[in-house]
Amino acid sequence: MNEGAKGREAQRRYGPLGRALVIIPTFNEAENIKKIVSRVRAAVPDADVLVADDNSPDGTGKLADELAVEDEQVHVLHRKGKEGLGAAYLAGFAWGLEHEYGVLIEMDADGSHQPEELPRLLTALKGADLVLGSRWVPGGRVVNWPKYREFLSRGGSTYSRLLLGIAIRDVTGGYRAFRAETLRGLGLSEVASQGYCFQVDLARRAVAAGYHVVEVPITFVERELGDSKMNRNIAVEALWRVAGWGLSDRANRFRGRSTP
Ligand SMILES: Nc1nc2c(ncn2[C@@H]2O[C@H](COP(=O)(O)OP(=O)(O)O[C@H]3O[C@H](CO)[C@@H](O)[C@H](O)[C@@H]3O)[C@@H](O)[C@H]2O)c(=O)[nH]1
Repeated sequence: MNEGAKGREAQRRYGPLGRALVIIPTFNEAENIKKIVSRVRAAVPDADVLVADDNSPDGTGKLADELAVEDEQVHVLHRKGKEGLGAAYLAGFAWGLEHEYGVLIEMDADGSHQPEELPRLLTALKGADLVLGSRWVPGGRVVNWPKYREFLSRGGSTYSRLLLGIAIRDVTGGYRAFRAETLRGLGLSEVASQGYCFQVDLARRAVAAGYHVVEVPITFVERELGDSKMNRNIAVEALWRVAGWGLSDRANRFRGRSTP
């Protein structure tokens, strides 16, 4: 089949946005990986799944390989070691763009993001360039999250919003749907953020590039199994990187240059 025919066939089968890929980064998620992949496959049967595993010592990568053997719509990207959430997503995006997916989705492995909400995100993407699952817009909520995490997350979003001057309520969230063209326009080769501030970096780049960003309310449920990888280094990286972006974005705007 030539490229044009392939494109038409994909449109017929998957709709105008094309085939979707749900990227799930993992580090030590052995207790969660099988359940989340089967929930995603049930919620959006046409979508493929890519597990981007950082050589988890608990064998998550091996479990993901077992899933990929059973189901040809599940793929695994084995990375050599723990390099942070940002690096895992960048590798996943590169894989997805290379394999010509029309929509790329970010989702945590631990069940915090409800796969059953995916159809809503995909519907919203028909009228947007980037859809952010949002805990902090009306209708969004968190369940069983310790008060200090909610405080940190809300504080991180407010800090980022004020410093960067962007009108997004949940800037740090990690449940997102991108059109492939949007990702291509974000200058991913220049992204250096490793931890969770990677999410802030992509949001600010999308706003600066003039993309239509829409927040859709989601219910974020605290994980029942395994541990969060949030730590002091991730929080400190977010503090200094966001402050630096705030300064450089403002300086660029002052000089009349596009940012970032
Ligand atoms: N491959 C890889 N995956 C990672 C790494 N660090 C974390 N992950 C994976 O990234 C997902 C999120 O990590 P958690 O540690 O569970 O995050 P959280 O504390 O619940 O995170 C919250 O904050 C993040 C930053 O804002 C959000 O991205 C996330 O949606 C959620 O709101 C999980 O699937 C986890 O295995 C890493 O270094 N490498």
